Amino acid sequence: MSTEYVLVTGGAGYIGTHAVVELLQAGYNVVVVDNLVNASMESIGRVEEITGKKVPSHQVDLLDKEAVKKIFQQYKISLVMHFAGLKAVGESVQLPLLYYHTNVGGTVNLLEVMKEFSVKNIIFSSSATVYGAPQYLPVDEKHPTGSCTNAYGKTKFFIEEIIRDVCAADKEWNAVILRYFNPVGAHKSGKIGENPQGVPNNLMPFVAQVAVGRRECLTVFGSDYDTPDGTGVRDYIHIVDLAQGHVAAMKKIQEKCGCVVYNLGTGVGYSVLDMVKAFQKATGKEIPYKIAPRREGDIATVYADPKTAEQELGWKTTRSLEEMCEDLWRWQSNNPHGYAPAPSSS
Ligand SMILES: NC(=O)c1ccc[n+]([C@@H]2O[C@H](COP(=O)([O-])OP(=O)(O)OC[C@H]3O[C@@H](n4cnc5c(N)ncnc54)[C@H](O)[C@@H]3O)[C@@H](O)[C@H]2O)c1
Ligand SMILES: CC(=O)N[C@H]1[C@@H](OP(=O)(O)OP(=O)(O)OC[C@H]2O[C@@H](n3ccc(=O)[nH]c3=O)[C@H](O)[C@@H]2O)O[C@H](CO)[C@H](O)[C@@H]1O
Repeated sequence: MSTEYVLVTGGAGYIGTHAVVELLQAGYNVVVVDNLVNASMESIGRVEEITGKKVPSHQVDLLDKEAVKKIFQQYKISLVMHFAGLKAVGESVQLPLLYYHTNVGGTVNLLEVMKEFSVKNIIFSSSATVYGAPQYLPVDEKHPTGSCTNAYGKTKFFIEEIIRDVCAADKEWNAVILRYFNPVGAHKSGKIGENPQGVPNNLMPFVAQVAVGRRECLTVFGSDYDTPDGTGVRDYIHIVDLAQGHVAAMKKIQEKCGCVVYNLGTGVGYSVLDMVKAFQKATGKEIPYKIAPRREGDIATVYADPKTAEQELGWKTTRSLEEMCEDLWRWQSNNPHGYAPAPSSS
């Protein structure tokens, strides 16, 4: 019988690379497609260094349906792990059509090709952003969804609905929708990690760039929230724990689970200042910060109820806040400019 592959879309990106490492180490064969809009194939080279395995990778845009079909013709694919998409919240407010076209359009293309090739198993990267402002805490999977205020969040909600409809129409489909909380940190090797283009939008990549000297000072968005220290509280999850959640989801899908949804989080919330202190302690680096007004669209507090994933996937997080900070710092200090060489000073 010919070799079966897991197709990983967006596999050259932050979460994708970490998931590919865990999949390879769990014995799966992987093929990566990525259009490299927010990544470079250098990251796949690093994955190969870590695992000692070759990863067939193709520069393919999900919007190019013929190119996607060619991948399904070339490889015997049993399941798709779908990470590819755009994820910048602010940009999505400015350019909603780009986000709907890429995220929703790209996913519809992918699902159509999957259907054509009778590949009916998908694991999808959703986000806690689908819950909007929480009505209760911790947030479980039954919490209402869809009230998100930005186009990025809505694409996640719409894609979830599309996948649900596809599964309802044909019972042979299985889908695991994973709602990520706030992934941070990097692989222990320090070879792969988050590599934001331009000014980081998210907290911890910004903190790491201050520590490495690329930025002067962190701006803390709001100190007047109804939280213990007034700054926003989130559920930060180590990227390797998150990646391992995907291996657990693979096992679930092999049980022919239909369409199921899981939160991937720790269940614990930390404030912005907790994170700054933890990073300083873990790395010995001073992080200068200034308090600024709230960022538009932000909420005070959100953290997961991760019980369902524990009960049904047999998965839970094991890595501490300290490890998140140490591993992030190892990646950032070994690779101050991410995968890119240092810019020349001329
Ligand atoms: N990082 C987070 O905090 C977070 C939280 C919740 C959900 N997610 C979701 O997880 C997934 C992965 O996120 P990430 O942090 O690794 O982001 P990332 O940008 O590092 O990875 C996404 C990858 O998709 C590729 N891509 C984008 N559009 C594509 C297209 N049309 N065709 C093919 N490839 C395309 C990019 O080049 C990139 O490598 C995304 O769907 C994201 O929305 C991320
Ligand atoms: C509004 C927004 O962007 N939401 C996205 C952002 O959520 P989050 O806002 O949860 O993540 P984040 O890392 O952007 O911010 C975490 C916390 O740090 C604060 N903060 C952040 C950056 C900074 O320079 N200074 C600062 O104080 C921020 O106000 C919040 O309280 O990322 C998530 C994934 O990780 C999801 O993709 C969310 O959709």
